[in-house]
Amino acid sequence: MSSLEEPLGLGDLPKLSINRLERFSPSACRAGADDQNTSNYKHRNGGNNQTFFHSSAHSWHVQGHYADSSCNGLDMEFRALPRKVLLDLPRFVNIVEVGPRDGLQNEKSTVPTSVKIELIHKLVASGLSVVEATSFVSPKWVPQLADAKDVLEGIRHVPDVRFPVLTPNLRGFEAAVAAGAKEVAVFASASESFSKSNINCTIKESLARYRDVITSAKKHGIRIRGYVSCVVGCPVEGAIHPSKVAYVAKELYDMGCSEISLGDTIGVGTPGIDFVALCFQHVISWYQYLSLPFKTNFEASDDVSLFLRALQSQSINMLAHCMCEKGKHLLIADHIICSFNCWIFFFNATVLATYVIGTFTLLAILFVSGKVLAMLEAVLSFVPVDKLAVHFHDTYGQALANILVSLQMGINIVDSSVSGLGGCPYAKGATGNVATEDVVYMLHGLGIETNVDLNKLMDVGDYISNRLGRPSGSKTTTALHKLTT
Ligand SMILES: CC(C)(COP(=O)([O-])OP(=O)([O-])OC[C@H]1O[C@@H](n2cnc3c(N)ncnc32)[C@H](O)[C@@H]1OP(=O)([O-])[O-])[C@@H](O)C(=O)NCCC(=O)NCCSC(=O)C[C@@](C)(O)CC(=O)[O-]
Repeated sequence: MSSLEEPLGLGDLPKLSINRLERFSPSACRAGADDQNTSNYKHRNGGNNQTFFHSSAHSWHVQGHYADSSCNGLDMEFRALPRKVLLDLPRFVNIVEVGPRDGLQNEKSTVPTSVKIELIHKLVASGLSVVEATSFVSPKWVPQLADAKDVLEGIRHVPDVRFPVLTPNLRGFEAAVAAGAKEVAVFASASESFSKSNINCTIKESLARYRDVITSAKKHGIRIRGYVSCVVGCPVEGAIHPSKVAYVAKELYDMGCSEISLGDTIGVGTPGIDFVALCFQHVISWYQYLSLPFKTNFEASDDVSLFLRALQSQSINMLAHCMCEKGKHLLIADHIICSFNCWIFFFNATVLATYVIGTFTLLAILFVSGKVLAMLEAVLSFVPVDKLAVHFHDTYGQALANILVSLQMGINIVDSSVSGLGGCPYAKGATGNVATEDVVYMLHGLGIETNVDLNKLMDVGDYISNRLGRPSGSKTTTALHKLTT
């Protein structure tokens, strides 16, 4: 691994994970345990993979952990692995469950108030301590949440749980306070177009409205969460520049929001790559390439294969990090170049020029396209990391990867929705939030605590999915149900 990759720890993730997981896979460890006649692994596993998966452990990492004591000599290395590969992750992540609000707001048929209340009670019973309950918005705009007051009434006596509610203006705020809300959330956007379609005003106007709400909330001693929507992309405007997100986040934070949640409303974000680090990687490979003929003890096969490997690993990194349509032809060009005979490649100035120009074009595309890391870096210049939350929709299946890089950046508040329910009615094409079950599975797998009981949470997912008449949107639930039925 090049030292230039280390700050982000992204370059080596796939390689290391695959090698180590093979080495520490349950079967490998089980075989080791059997060889030594130790019953540790089997004992904890109960000799039953299904029980093991479903009730005792939630991921490969946890399985490896169970196998610690039976895999001689490897345990130390394995225990150090997550830190080594995944850098400093938080020990605890606070999950903000948004299912009852974000999850249900887009449902076409009316969900009975009693079901919403039951859903919230069940979510709390699974260990979630922050559940976004509803919205005090115009019922003309979001008819599904017209029963906001009744929902709050139904959860009024639940102790020690935060129930933020969305308020788009002073009117909504006053209604929420009258209904007993102790925490509210205001929601601005980094995209002008989305602001207009979602709350019918410009970003500037929305910030002025929220200033009034926040001033009033402070007087009442009410905690305020601030959302910024479209933090990487907008359904109308496309990629959103990180500086726009940073501006809105800063405004909300300076006004007095205690927490800023960054919403990838349409789920287009990818973790992104560090532009500078990638440039350095390329400069180094060009240097290696150009220095080949000047070496005195030139070992053709070794150096050529080293050079090809360097190029290939860059291509794989690029493929993994930028599968955007625009970049595809450049990636393909990269691969063709890699597979060329190195000597022909070396003397072919045209090919070299293509590679150089192609690389720069690709980097330019990457630089301007919306990426989560760049956006987080911009926001972190203005808002402290412990005041930030991330809110990913999973339209392109990128949410967990985005959450992981957010954790690596030091964020430890994650929004998610049970069963992957959700989507904003004013963000066309956007699917649900990342499923809370999948987030919990990943976090527990990384050894991060959440205080959430995954089994109970999956039952809640089943409850609401049954009521809505469709299967759960959680991959974890789907997989574990297949194992147990
Ligand atoms: C902001 C408005 C109200 C402006 O809507 P408007 O039409 O511009 O405002 P208006 O002042 O002309 O009001 C229209 C009607 O709504 C009433 N009204 C006005 N305010 C309220 C209120 N608070 N509660 C109840 N009623 C209200 C008002 O009294 C009037 O009633 P009428 O006189 O016609 O009978 C409207 O656009 C609205 O309610 N928008 C909410 C849209 C929404 O909830 N979107 C989804 C949430 S955002 C989201 O999901 C993204 C997020 C947070 O999850 C993060 C992410 O994923 O990115």
